[in-house]
Amino acid sequence: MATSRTSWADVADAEPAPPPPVATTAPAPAPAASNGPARSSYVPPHLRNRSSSSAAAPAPSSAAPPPARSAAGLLSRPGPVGGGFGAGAARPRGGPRWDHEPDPFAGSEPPLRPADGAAPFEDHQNTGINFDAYEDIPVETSGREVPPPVATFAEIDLGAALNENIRRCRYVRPTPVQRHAIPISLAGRDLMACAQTGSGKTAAFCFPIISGIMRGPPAGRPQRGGAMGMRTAYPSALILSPTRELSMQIHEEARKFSYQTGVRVVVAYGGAPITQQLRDLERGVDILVATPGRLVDLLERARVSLQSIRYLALDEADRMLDMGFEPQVRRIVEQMDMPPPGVRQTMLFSATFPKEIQRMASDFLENYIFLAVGRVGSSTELIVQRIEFVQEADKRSHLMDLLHAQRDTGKQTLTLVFVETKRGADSLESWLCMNGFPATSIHGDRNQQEREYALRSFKSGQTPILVATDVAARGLDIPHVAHVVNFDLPNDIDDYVHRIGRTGRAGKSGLATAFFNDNNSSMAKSLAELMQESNQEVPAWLSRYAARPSYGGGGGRNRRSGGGSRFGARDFRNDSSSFGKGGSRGGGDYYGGGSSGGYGGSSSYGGGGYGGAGAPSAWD
Ligand SMILES: Nc1ncnc2c1ncn2[C@@H]1O[C@H](COP(=O)(O)OP(=O)(O)OP(=O)(O)O)[C@@H](O)[C@H]1O
Repeated sequence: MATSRTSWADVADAEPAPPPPVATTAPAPAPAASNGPARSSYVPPHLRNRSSSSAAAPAPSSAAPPPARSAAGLLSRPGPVGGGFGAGAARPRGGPRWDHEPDPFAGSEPPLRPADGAAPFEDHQNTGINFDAYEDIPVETSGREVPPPVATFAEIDLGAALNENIRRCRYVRPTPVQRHAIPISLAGRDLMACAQTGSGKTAAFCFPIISGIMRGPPAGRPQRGGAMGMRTAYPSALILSPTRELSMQIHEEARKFSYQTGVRVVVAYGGAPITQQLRDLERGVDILVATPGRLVDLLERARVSLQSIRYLALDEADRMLDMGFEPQVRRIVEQMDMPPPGVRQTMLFSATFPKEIQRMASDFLENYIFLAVGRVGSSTELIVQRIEFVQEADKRSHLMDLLHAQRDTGKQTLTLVFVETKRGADSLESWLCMNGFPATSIHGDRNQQEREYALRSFKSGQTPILVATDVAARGLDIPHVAHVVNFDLPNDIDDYVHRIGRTGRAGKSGLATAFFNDNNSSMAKSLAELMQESNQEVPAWLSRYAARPSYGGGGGRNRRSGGGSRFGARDFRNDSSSFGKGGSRGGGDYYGGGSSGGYGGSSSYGGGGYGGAGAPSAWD
């Protein structure tokens, strides 16, 4: 094992642990007026960290000084920023609101509870990946006047409070996508960014948003409140994500990053009672993290207005613009009261960006920069991929063999098993439990409480096997997932990329095993190409499958893999021929190609018309 090699996460781990955050040592007292929703308590970010008579508030320790907001000229700002309510609602009050802010760093990582008899968990994933190898990662940017990347966080002026939180997160230096994306976003440019799973995209869009809200000019403040006297929240930033669990995760991350900055983050997602979310919104919101369905509900009830939005981020942007979500997302972005492209700043992030989705996404952007870190849609080399030929009838016993082998190592690790259907998930979960392997499951037929419980139980190691449908394929950052098993392969290579990306995150290594048989033959070519791209050993039998002309992919739900050199894909604006081949939308010289910029206005795409079956019904 090459112990001298490090990853960005390893570097972070090597740093001395930061002193405990303030609220851990000095728990904040409950706010004096805490009975009932604190309607009058919304304080805009620029006023929240004013020093005031801090008698009631514990003084921040020297390890966590109050943010130097005045240095950024924030105290001189004339009015409220972004979030809050319409006229007639609470007037801003001075005072250090963050004194009452629960510490998002406290106890956020549940301790892993090894199953009875198992050896304590070992972070075997952390095998030392060469951080310097990332220096060589291919990076492509296109667009006009691309701001240069940075090498360190110190080079970027994110503000003292945010820098302190970066330190608390133990991020020592920016990951490659952060190095490029943060300066681009701080320069106010729209961005379409594609970078590998687990490479730190969340921070890449959160940091500029938080920093911008902290120091930006006040957003226009609406003059009227919501309908029928209801209070309407006016967030400055909207982060949309496709699943409830991912929205919750982004919310948790964003709360850490914005701790004691005065920037307030609220989450809204389906399946959970709306009343609590309404109460949270009533307290004021600068950054709203939401799933599309619940957001539409809130917009229809006039409890949220998008007219003050200055930043729009779509995480898993290709999924958000895929057939399942596109109509809802278009409604939110184009048909409500959100400022248009050019007025708001828009950031789209994913690990995969099929060209037809890039084309649709360009409707949401103005003069944007395209950033690809690694090859578009490729998988990280940190994940060892194995493809095994297993007949349907043998899958369970084969899985059992893998799990026994894993158990024999005596190491406690987490295994994520992807299956095709919700019923399949339930049935495999029961079978595993009956055979002595504590397992739980997550899928769209489980209620939200069950889903959250399953995730907690998995993360804690109580049930170290999670059987999941694609609802868990994207974005979830679960520490210690050492093995992803594609018990049923997906029909779309991009879904495979996201699924296996639940392991091998933040510079750590991971293992992904897939069971392949004749039913998956349409995936053969794209799988072989992907493995080659990621420097994996491609089994000879898979290459033979891939070589058969009829197994070249491109049909049905595997549409994304059609059309030639997908893994070398780039900014679609630079590829005039990309829509003449593959994909069922075919034809059409929509974009004239050539250099970046200059693409023509709105798409004529009507939505929902391609790709056939497979709408992500289990999604939120
Ligand atoms: N600069 C950094 N240094 C160390 N760790 C980091 C840094 N930035 C992010 N991380 C960690 O890397 C992990 C992966 O980050 P994140 O979840 O944002 O990845 P992602 O690119 O969004 O992945 P996915 O494509 O699966 O959604 C997280 O645990 C995060 O805390």
